[in-house]
Amino acid sequence: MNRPPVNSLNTEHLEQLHRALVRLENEKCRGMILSSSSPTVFSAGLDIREMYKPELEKARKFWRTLQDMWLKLYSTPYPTVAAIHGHAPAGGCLLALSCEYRVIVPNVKIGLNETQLGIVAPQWFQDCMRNVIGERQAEKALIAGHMFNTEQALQVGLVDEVAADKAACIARAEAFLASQANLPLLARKTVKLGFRNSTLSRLMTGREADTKIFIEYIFQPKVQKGIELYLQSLSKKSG
Ligand SMILES: CCCCC/C=C\CCC/C=C/CC(=O)SCCNC(=O)CCNC(=O)[C@H](O)C(C)(C)COP(=O)(O)OP(=O)(O)OC[C@H]1O[C@@H](n2cnc3c(N)ncnc32)[C@H](O)[C@@H]1OP(=O)(O)O
Repeated sequence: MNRPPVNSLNTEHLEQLHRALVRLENEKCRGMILSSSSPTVFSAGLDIREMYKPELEKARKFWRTLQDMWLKLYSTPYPTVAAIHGHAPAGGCLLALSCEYRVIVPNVKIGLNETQLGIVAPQWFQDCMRNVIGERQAEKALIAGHMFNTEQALQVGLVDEVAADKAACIARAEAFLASQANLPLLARKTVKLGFRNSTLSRLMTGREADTKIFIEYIFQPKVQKGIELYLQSLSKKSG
């Protein structure tokens, strides 16, 4: 990902990610490392500006593009690793959770923090967390909007490994891909999809309902007010 300053996910960036995933699949890619050009941020999650006073059709397109990108990422036939050498809140955490393996560096925060922002992580975000860390830990983390530090993320199983820095993180991600290289492709892909199928189907069969929930939620005046205040707090921080 290379969308400075924080790889926030707007419609255009989501389309780029989706196109890249389609191309990798068409080219029979043998593995992907999802990484960031930023030295300190993996991805800041959804671009909050896409949810602030949007036009209805633009907001619908944004959400559908996110769904398209995620459905592709979660179901890739090739192995995927997230090299998390920077913070990964909310949608950034979703990207990492959607890969098959996660390597993180020290001093990083990762989690589905939506509750803390006064918004709600959609069901499929929650499913991804549950599938990685289990029901009990996911429920606790989601209710609190907890951001895990590196040590906590390793302890709870949100990530698989800690590496010292970006170079080591990429090296460990490559080692994971190498460990998968000799597995028969069809068997590997079939098992992966078997595990992920119910999560994928839940969104695929309820896409329109999911979009409606998003639209109705973000167009509420009190949610818009919350987004406005959050945007102000973010830009004050950097100002
Ligand atoms: C009943 C059922 C209801 C269902 C509801 C359905 C849907 C609701 C939607 C729910 C889904 C939400 C998922 C999300 O992903 S929401 C996004 C959450 N993301 C965050 O909270 C992250 C916010 N950012 C940060 O914490 C930090 O920026 C950082 C990532 C830790 C990086 O810190 P730092 O390096 O210090 O950078 P700055 O903070 O100074 O930021 C630089 C610059 O970037 C702007 N920015 C940061 N994050 C975002 C963002 N997510 N979107 C847009 N812009 C962002 C920030 O404002 C600065 O901009 P300026 O330099 O112009 O001030």
